[in-house]
Amino acid sequence: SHGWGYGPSNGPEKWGQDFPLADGPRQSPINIVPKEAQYDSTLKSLKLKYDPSNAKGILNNGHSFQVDFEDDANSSTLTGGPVSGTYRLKQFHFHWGASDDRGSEHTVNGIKFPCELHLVHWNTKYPSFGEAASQPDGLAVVGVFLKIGAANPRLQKVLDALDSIKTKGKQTVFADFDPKTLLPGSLDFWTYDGSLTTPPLLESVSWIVLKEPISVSSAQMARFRGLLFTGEGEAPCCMVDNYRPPQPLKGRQVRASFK
Ligand SMILES: CCCCCNS(=O)(=O)c1cc(S(N)(=O)=O)ccc1C(=O)O
Ligand SMILES: [Zn+2]
Repeated sequence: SHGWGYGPSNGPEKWGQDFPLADGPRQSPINIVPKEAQYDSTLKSLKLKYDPSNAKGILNNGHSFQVDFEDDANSSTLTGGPVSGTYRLKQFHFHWGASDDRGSEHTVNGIKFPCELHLVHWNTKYPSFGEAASQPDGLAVVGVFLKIGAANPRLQKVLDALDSIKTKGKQTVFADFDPKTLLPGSLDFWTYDGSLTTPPLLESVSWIVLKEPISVSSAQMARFRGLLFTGEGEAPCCMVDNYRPPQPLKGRQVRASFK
C-alpha cells in the first residue's frame, strides 16, 4: 500500500486520512508574522552544546535525509530558550523545494525560503526518544532557514555524503561533525508550541525557529535535489518539495526572544 509522502496522491493534503492529528490544535509548520510575535524577556538564551564525536551516520529515509547522533548521554544537548530541563540531539534533517522559490516549512510574512534545517532534540525527563515524542513537552526542534547567497562551506561535508545515499534506505557512516557549524551568528529565535511536520504529526514539539538564516548557493541546492524519494531499482522520483505547508495558528501565541 502507498505510505505517506509528498506527491499528489499521498501528500500533506491527504495525511489526515491516516493521521487525524493533521487537523489538531497545535500543528506545524506555521507562517510567522514578526510584528504579531510577542517579545518575552523571560525567555532564556538558547544554549546548544554539541559533541562532534556523537555524529553517527547519514541516512536517506525516503522523505528527507537525516544525520543521526549518539544520544545515550548528555553530550549533545539543548538547554535554555523556551524549555526547562535538558534535551538531547537525536538527528538533523532538511526540507527543500524543486526550485529556489520554495522549500521551507515555516514561512516569515508568507515568504518561503529554499530550504529549512531541523535539529531534533528530546526531553531527558522521559526514558526514550519514542516516549518523549508522545508527550506535549517531549521534543524541541531548532529550525534554521537557508537563503540563496554565497556557497556555504559548512554544508560541504553533508553535501559530499549525499552521493552515497541517493536512494531510499541507503545510509553511510558520518563521523566527527559539529552541527553548531550550521548555525547562524545570532541565536535570536521565535518560539511556539507545535508538532512534527511529518506523520505521525505528534503534538510534542517546542519549536525554536532562528530569525537569522544561513546561506546556501543555487548550485548547492541542486545537490539536495539529486536525492531520490525512491529505492534502488524503482522508477526514480526526485526528492524535492518535501515540505508541509503552513498550518492554522488556532489561537497560539508566537513569542520572540528579541525586540
Ligand atoms: C516516534 C515517532 C516519532 C518519529 C519522528 N522522528 S523525528 O526524528 O522527530 C522527525 C521529525 C521531523 S520534524 N520536521 O522535525 O517534525 C521530521 C521527520 C522525523 C523523522 O523521524 O523522520
Ligand atoms: Zn523537519
